[in-house]
Amino acid sequence: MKKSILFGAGKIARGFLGQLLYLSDFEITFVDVYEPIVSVLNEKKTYHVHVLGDESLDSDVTHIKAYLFDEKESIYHTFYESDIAFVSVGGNHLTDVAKSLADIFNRFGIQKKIKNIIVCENWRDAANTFKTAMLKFLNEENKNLFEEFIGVSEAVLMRTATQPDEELAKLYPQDVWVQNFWYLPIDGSRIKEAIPKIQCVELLDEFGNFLTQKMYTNNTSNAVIAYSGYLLGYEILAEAANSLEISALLDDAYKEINQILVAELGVDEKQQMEFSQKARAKYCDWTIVDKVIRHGKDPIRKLGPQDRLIAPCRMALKHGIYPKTLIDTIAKALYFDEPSDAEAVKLKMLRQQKGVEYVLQTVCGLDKNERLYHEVLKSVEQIKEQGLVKGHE
Ligand SMILES: NC(=O)C1=CN([C@@H]2O[C@H](COP(=O)(O)OP(=O)(O)OC[C@H]3O[C@@H](n4cnc5c(N)ncnc54)[C@H](O)[C@@H]3O)[C@@H](O)[C@H]2O)C=CC1
Ligand SMILES: O=P(O)(O)OC[C@H]1O[C@](O)(CO)[C@@H](O)[C@@H]1O
Repeated sequence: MKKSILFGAGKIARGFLGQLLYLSDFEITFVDVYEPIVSVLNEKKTYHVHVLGDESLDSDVTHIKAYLFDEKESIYHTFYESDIAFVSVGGNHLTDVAKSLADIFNRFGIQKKIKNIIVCENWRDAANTFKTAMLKFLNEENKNLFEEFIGVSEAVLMRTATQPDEELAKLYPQDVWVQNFWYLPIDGSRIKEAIPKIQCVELLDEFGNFLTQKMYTNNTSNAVIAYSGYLLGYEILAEAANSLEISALLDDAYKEINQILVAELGVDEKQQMEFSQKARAKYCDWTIVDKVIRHGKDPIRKLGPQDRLIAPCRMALKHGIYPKTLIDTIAKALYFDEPSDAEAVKLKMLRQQKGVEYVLQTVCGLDKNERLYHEVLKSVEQIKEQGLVKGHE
């Protein structure tokens, strides 16, 4: 059997990467910082991937084990026994993983053997972010060895792995419920030598801006549904996406997104339109039962300057496009105050204690003198007048 190591044992790591690797005859070692998932995977030695809408495609993933990140020596040996490595921890944790892995390399050394690490995040420039952080934490000798022997590439993730309801999560904490979607494109130009064959993986040499296009199409429109859906009181994402109010918003949002990406990335207009239609179909798909709050969670990351809202709005204004729906979505995201999400609670505290202006400057990285800053403030006033944020202020 071939071997793989996955940094992160979350929904995408288990529910997408893990399933593809299992089906391609790999042993899988997960590395995580969350003790309960590491324990349950080691205890059960298997988990079930439930494919929503077609259980004939489910898998019982076996040949697995898991380590906590402080089991450094075991992780080091597993890394060098593995034919491929993946990272999927959330883009805002990439630097932590890089630091922990660099510590391991600084202690045990980088071997003169080619290895590839595939970064799997909704994070703009994910591979570069991870590689830059690795180089920052490695000692001088290892920096050169890392550059020469370790490839860092990125993938575009278009399968959803849902948040199960509390009862299921308690009964089967190791299992994952996923969208029936089977394609994992990876930037081939960043791979050193070659990677082993994995089902549904395609190495694209002309990867270009694919991750940016995906983020600012799928995740941007996903934010429109999530943040409007939250304030309108929807619980399930497909319910929100198919509602009359949000359907109308999506008509406008996709127009804005398509114009922005054609202007900024130079992508083909027809290809972009079809790409955005697929994104919309996915979020409207009733078989994917997933919570609005999961899609809205982590609003501080999602309101960041490079993420799904601020960056495309800045691009729009630069190209003379007025992205009304996306600007309104920024305003709505500021009021995502879901109590079960620690980041949403933190955002609310910041907003209440320091004000919206402060959040726009520090979380969104907006300058007081730029137009977007003022347009968002106007939109905040409008959504207040519409009564949308009542109970969330
Ligand atoms: N769930 C989904 O439908 C999709 C998720 N994505 C992206 O995939 C990435 C992973 O998302 P999910 O699997 O949903 O998240 P998740 O929250 O289910 O899993 C993340 C895992 O990373 C672990 N982790 C955090 N910091 C770590 C560290 N320093 N070292 C090791 N492990 C660490 C967490 O303990 C957790 O188990 C994110 O970037 C997300 O945006 C992309 C497409 C779809
Ligand atoms: O937490 P994030 O970055 O929104 O990532 C998860 C989302 O990515 C998506 O795949 C968007 O394409 C959603 O289906 C999913 O909820």
